Amino acid sequence: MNTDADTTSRPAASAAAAGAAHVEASGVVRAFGPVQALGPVDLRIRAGEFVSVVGPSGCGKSTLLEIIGGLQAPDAGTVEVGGETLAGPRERTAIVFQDSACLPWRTVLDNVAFPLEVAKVPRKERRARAQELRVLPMVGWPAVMPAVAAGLRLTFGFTFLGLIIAEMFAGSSGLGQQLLRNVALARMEYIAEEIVLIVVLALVPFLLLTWIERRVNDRFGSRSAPRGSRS
Ligand SMILES: Nc1ncnc2c1ncn2[C@@H]1O[C@H](COP(=O)(O)OP(=O)(O)OP(=O)(O)O)[C@@H](O)[C@H]1O
Repeated sequence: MNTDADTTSRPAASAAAAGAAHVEASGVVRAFGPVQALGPVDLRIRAGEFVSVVGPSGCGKSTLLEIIGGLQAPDAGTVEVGGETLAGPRERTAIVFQDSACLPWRTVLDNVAFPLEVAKVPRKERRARAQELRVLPMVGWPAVMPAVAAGLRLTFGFTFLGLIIAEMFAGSSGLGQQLLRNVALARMEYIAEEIVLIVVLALVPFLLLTWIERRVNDRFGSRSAPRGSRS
């Protein structure tokens, strides 16, 4: 897979674009029995980039996400994040799964600040940092409200200052798309250039296209290809 194709740089990311790769996958392969789920994949993502991985159902998007997130190991190849070879989950990597992972009894603000709570950051500081993100107007609302919960998972990882991987359905609602756009904007304005945001989509909703700096559009694997073969 050549990731240099289909690249559109945004001004806010141009400084980071000159930097070294923050995420580097080399020859990554994953198979489940006879099913080659992924690869071989080579992928370089610089700090500050917003990369979308697009492909049909079953092409290996989730597998790639979990390998970069350290949740599963590749059968072959290596992944480096921040210059270190990945050997498992990292503290500074946030994964936003397709299914909602918010705590509905908490407010939006307390959900967004939750990763900082896990990291034992004092309450006052974590609320201040979460508030700074300004990604949702309804920070004081309870997350149990469906319209809030729909977008909250997108912001959930944004108090991690590292690598963020978000997995979304193609048919995400207008609200979901709008929130992702806002989140992307907040990221551009606020978050350190170390941040890498990878969004995994089955399709790219039209609204998102202007916010994708680089689109990696490929078929990674195939259901019945021999183990280790290139698709
Ligand atoms: N734990 C597993 N055991 C067996 N096969 C698996 C496992 N995980 C994934 N696969 C298979 O590997 C292939 C890639 O799966 P993956 O979930 O990465 O695809 P995807 O592109 O994320 O699909 P979707 O868009 O439908 O979520 C599929 O054929 C899937 O059935």
